[in-house]
Amino acid sequence: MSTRTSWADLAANSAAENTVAGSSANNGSVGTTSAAPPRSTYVPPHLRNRMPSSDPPAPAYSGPATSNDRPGYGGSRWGAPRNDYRGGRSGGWGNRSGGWVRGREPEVNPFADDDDTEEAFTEQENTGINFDAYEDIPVETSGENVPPPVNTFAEIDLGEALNQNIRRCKYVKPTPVQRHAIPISLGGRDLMACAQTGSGKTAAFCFPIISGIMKMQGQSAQRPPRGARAVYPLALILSPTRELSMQIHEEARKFSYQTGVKVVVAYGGAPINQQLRELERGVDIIVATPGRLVDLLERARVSLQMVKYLALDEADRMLDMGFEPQIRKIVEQNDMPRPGARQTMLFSATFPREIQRLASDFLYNYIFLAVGRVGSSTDLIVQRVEFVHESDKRSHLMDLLHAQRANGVQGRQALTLVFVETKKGADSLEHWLCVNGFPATSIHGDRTQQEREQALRSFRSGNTPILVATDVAARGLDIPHVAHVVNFDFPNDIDDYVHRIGRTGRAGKTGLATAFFNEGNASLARSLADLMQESNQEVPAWLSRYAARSSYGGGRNRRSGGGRFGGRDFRRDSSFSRGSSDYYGGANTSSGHGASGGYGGYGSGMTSAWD
Ligand SMILES: Nc1ncnc2c1ncn2[C@@H]1O[C@H](COP(=O)(O)OP(=O)(O)OP(=O)(O)O)[C@@H](O)[C@H]1O
Repeated sequence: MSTRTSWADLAANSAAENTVAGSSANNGSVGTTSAAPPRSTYVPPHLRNRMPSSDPPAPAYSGPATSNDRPGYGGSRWGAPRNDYRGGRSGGWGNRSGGWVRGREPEVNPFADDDDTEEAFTEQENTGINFDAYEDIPVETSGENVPPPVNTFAEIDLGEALNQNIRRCKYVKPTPVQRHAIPISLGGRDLMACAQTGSGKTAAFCFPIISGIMKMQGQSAQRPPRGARAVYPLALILSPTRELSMQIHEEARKFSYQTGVKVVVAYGGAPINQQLRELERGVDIIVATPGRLVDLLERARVSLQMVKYLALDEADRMLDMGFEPQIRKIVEQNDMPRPGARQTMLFSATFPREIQRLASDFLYNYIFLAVGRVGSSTDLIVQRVEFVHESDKRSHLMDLLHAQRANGVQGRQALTLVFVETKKGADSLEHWLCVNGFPATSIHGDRTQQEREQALRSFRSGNTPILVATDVAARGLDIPHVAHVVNFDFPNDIDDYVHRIGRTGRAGKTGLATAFFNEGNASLARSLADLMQESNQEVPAWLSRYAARSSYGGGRNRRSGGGRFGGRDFRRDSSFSRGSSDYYGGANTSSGHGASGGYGGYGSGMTSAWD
């Protein structure tokens, strides 16, 4: 048995695959310059198989550490070296780390692999980001004293190190959700934000957290108990799947590069000891799946006592029946500061009303932000629905894939993501595709974590351009070159459909989504037809006929309400009768860019730029 963990494996294989992907794109470039460190050197898991940063060291490294001149991860927000508050445990790390002197660890450059990955795809797609596509999206905010949006990153005081990383990410200007959400969070307000898939929500919650922690650096603050075994993160980001947590961690590492803010990830299916070791090396932001975090809390290895920021990504999923008890345990039954004493941010592309109601338990005097209609899909995705009987689905899929090949899309590594309902169904479709000459892999809950990660890597790199997936891959995953999402089995909830198709058409790029629909899905006909109409898609006549016959199903009716742009913040429902202004202080609506009109008076009344 290999003792290699999923993280080490990830690093090792991504290097190998970049090479393959690079050559398969015929650009002749080798995808990595990484080399394994000598065996005798202890290297934390996420640093393995990588060389220390080739960037010039941050100024903070160049001088002696003081509370205001923080080295990489060695300084501390408490104005003293971290060793101070980690008591007896910390002494061992200097020895343990071999050549990596504590407090002077070279920080791995998380941007190092970016260009290699892109090179594999440059011939196929290099359209750049077209955020103009989002400019006229209606934006609605409600709540008291809503801070005004910004138009540029330069207008926001995020700190130079973070600004530098934003430039490294090639983010030229903020997306609409970022323009609104970042000032709200920097203003210290709780936030429930709903914005379309692929519109940059991750950065919208990461930037204020990182910036806030940077500002805390060097400030004196409450110290954790001396000799405590637990670690005391300042921020907690929860997400529903392991792969999404890994992805958020990767993103957050980029955003926090050379800021002195350390991000650690903890998720199930991977060895906990390795994650514990990583946590012990210092953590400011912990990104976690709920199950693994509960485990860490029960072992008293993580304390949430110092948490200043709590972010729930895919918040509606985190608060639905499956996850809610765990989330309540983490947030309400541990030592996390209460709403008001911490800052809470909830983000998703969908937010059913009853989940909004539930979520309000976690929030204090919050602002509700909706970019686009709650639960709508982006116009960037061309949606097609085809009536296909169960027995014809495979041959129909084959036709689609052949057509793609004939158009040259497949040959140029465009990626196709095929969603099915069951794990068995995923295995069998994967097998059938492979047998029929279409390289496919699969991701679902019955596969080991290593297999799941391997499947994603292989898909991402273009080595296996078809991924058959259950809903485990439906939310949040940002795989840049997915050109086509096929709903082979239609989901049971229209919100799941929104998230699934949202794996394409991201960051201003266009995408295609094809759904197979038959009598078995009739209860969702109306929801689907409405959704398609809202996103300016052509609704086939047969679907309209189904829709006319059916009532709302699968969640659509939970979301819609009021006029076209109204009734999205559940606090505005007439049925919500707390009748007090501390719940709802007013609403603003504006277009994505022409926001000034709506924000002249902070949070008073309601204006509309469209009606
Ligand atoms: N300001 C920006 N400029 C350019 N690209 C951006 C910007 N903000 C985010 N992106 C890119 O857009 C893509 C989508 O972002 P992200 O994954 O955060 O979307 P999301 O809204 O969280 O989607 P989902 O609802 O599917 O989780 C990412 O590749 C990200 O790097």
